[in-house]
Amino acid sequence: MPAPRPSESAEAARAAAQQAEFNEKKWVWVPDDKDGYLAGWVNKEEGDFGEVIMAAGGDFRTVPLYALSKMNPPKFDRVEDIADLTFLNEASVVNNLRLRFGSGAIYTYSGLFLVAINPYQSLPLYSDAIVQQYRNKRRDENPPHIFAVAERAWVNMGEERENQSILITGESGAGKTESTKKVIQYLAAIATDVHPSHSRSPTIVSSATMPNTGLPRSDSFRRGHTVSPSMSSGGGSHLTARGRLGLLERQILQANPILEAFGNAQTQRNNNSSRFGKFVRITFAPDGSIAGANIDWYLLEKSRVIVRSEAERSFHVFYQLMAGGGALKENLLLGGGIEDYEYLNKSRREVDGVDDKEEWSALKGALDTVGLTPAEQSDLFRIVAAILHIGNIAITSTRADDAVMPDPSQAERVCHLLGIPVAEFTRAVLRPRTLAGREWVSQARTKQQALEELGALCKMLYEKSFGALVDKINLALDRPSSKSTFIGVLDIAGFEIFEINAYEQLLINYTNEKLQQFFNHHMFVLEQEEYAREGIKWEYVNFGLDLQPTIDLIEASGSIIGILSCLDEECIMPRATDLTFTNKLHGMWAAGQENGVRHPGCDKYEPTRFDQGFIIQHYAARVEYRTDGWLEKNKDPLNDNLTRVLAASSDRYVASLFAEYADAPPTPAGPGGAGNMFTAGKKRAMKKGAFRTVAQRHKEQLSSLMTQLQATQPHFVRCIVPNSNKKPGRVDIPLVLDQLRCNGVLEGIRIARLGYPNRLPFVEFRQRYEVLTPGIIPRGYMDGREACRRMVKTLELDEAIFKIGTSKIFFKAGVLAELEERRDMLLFEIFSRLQAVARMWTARRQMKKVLNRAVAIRTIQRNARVYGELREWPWWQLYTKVFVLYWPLPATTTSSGRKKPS
Ligand SMILES: Nc1ncnc2c1ncn2[C@@H]1O[C@H](COP(=O)(O)OP(=O)(O)OP(=O)(O)O)[C@@H](O)[C@H]1O
Repeated sequence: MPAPRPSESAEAARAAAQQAEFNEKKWVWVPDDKDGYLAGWVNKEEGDFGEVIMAAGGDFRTVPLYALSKMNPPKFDRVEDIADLTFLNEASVVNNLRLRFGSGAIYTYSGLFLVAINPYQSLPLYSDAIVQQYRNKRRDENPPHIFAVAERAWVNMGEERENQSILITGESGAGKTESTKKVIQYLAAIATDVHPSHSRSPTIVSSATMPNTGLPRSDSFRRGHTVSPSMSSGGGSHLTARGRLGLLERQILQANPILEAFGNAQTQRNNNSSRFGKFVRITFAPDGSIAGANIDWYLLEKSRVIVRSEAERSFHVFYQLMAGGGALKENLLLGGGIEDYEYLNKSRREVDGVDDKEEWSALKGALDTVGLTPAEQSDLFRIVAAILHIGNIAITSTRADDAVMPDPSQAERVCHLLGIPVAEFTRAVLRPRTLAGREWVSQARTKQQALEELGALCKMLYEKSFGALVDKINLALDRPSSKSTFIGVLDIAGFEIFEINAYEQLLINYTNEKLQQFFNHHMFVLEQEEYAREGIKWEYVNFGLDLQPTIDLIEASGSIIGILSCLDEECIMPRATDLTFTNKLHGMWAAGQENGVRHPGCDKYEPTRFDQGFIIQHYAARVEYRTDGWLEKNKDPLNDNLTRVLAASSDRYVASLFAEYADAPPTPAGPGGAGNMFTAGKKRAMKKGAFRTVAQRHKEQLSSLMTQLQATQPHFVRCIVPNSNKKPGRVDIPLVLDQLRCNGVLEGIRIARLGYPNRLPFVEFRQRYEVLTPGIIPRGYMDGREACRRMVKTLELDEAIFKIGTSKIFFKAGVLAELEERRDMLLFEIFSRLQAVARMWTARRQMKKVLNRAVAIRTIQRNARVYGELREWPWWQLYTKVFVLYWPLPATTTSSGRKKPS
């Protein structure tokens, strides 16, 4: 049975009691290694130290005063927007999130951010009814929610005819993909509401062929987890909403299961982890209906195809094909099971509670819905099968250490699937031909080199096929129109700090540094606009530029180069190694000078002491990178003998994947290895699109993303993992704090503190704080601005901590808390006095009553006594008999009453 809800007055009384208790002590948050922060109050202060009594347990701790964080009064508990806290410190932020999460509120605003904590359980937050609750409502009319962010974006798009973006970041398992799906669910639902019978693109598949699997999909993946959000009211609602969705909306939603099958994998942190970043743009026609969609993708973790940790799986599609492929498997020559394939049998094969066969049918259904023809689908699976077969190619060494393929049948299978001649393929792998000077020579590969070549081939095949798949989805969903506007949802991995940070981490952290800078700039612009609107004069740090030195350190190119350009240069240098690259970096930045010019990022760079690597000071933290294998990773090499063979494939699809290599001239044998494109010389490597390094490609993609984002009005969502065990209801505070630091929430708060984060309209300020300045504002009308001016003067506030605008008064962080405290103390005094008077009055009344009663009792007693004495006296008896004939007997007598006649 649910606990009875305390009445509002009881709650108010409790709040008042808490407040009273709070006012009595100087409450603070004390840092604690295990729990992050613990509550306590300062008992006494001595010099720079304070003696704190801990609230839990009552023990004493001596803590430096600077380490203590002021606690917000209890009335700020569970505030919906962290920016409303008057003490904006880490401890208060995390405490507020913890309290809210404890009461089931997983969403909280933090200024411009929406913070979403993964509940790891199904909550009834996403039903149709909730969609309706957020429709056409302002942010402050409902509790914080991802739907409110989507609604805001939708409204802004409609009102201002401006493109919108929703940037969702967080670490693996934090809930980015779920949040992305919720945004798309909301947009699809409201766009359908705008046009209930709307269904564009009737071309592809009729709705009768819709698969039975629900939106947005992966029921069994969620079942495999501790939770299954889509199976709760949220999922159920999708099903009800689905009935009303148009075909295009369904296709957009069904693109997701396809991307998940090819781009997601089971990892130790997440059973359905996206191994790529994506930017999904949903375009809307001027009438509000969905006009199309487009997906851009970033940084696919293609190495997972060949290797991963033992506890993880490769991309889902491999297992789904093996489990559900049926007759298709035969066509693809896939006999046996997962255990027969080298690329699958070395690590985990199943995910708890996930039925790969069911997922296969869901995938097939989604491919049909999106409109991929059977031939196109078969192309995709052929690449998947070819990769599995390549993994099974055995390579051995001769005595001379030359690589050989003892069993050609495996290579034959691969070549059959890829449409290439076996002899050419084998030669390209084992003895590629390269140009040495003017002569063609065949260079034998070692076993290791040949295996690496095959691995690189698989990675490239998978990545290219993934790209082609996304292109096909885009083709099916894209309906470009000059009049349409879009809402883009960016789902990308957040800042990463591992024990060993490699090239991949540098790229993702660089991306996050750029996104954070974008946020900072946006916030700066917004603040600037608000201050300008309010006519406030101020000197403000442009925190939009704060992170530029770190970004320059990584991405600069031109006369002053950054780490990535330096890496590109090293990639084409003969005899360059990871060590020479690292030393070059140290030479350039550790000394602080580069060609006599001080690099803007010098202060952000440090060489590591012991390992081969360097340290970068990111906004989130100092991160140490190890540079092992960076040159290879950046070159992402595949020998041009192989690429040319693939480009000439008789299979149209395979040939199209490698079309850019078709006319690539052969490369000379260089010191870097036979046929490696990056030995071909700087000029050519930079010129041809196909020869771009990973760094170049990523910089280009990122710059295009940033250009798109800059042309939108952004909204920010930060997802948080509450604990490492995927347990519902548990919050590991140090873990959450780390993420708040990394995902920019605390950075956002730091920036907010530089400005005037708390602001109140004049009327509100006067209503709330006039009590502190009695008699200052005369009765009758007074201009709000003038009233505020008088009030702040009387309150003796320093000019530096407030600014008066044209309609609002702005305060630095913490000022309102002090005013609140003063107000509370005053109200406490006033109410204490009022209480005292009221108590005196009731006590006096009570006393008077008691006294009256005492007098009455004495009177009754006296009468009784007199009656007792007279009762038997004959004259009295006569008197009473006669007296009543003339005069009624008095009921009582007074103390001065009759006496017994003598
Ligand atoms: N709002 C939510 N309600 C219920 N469960 C959720 C919610 N958000 C996330 N989850 C659970 O957490 C799991 C991980 O979430 P999700 O896949 O969205 O994380 P992610 O941040 O995208 O991770 P990755 O970067 O690894 O892809 C989901 O499969 C789901 O079980």
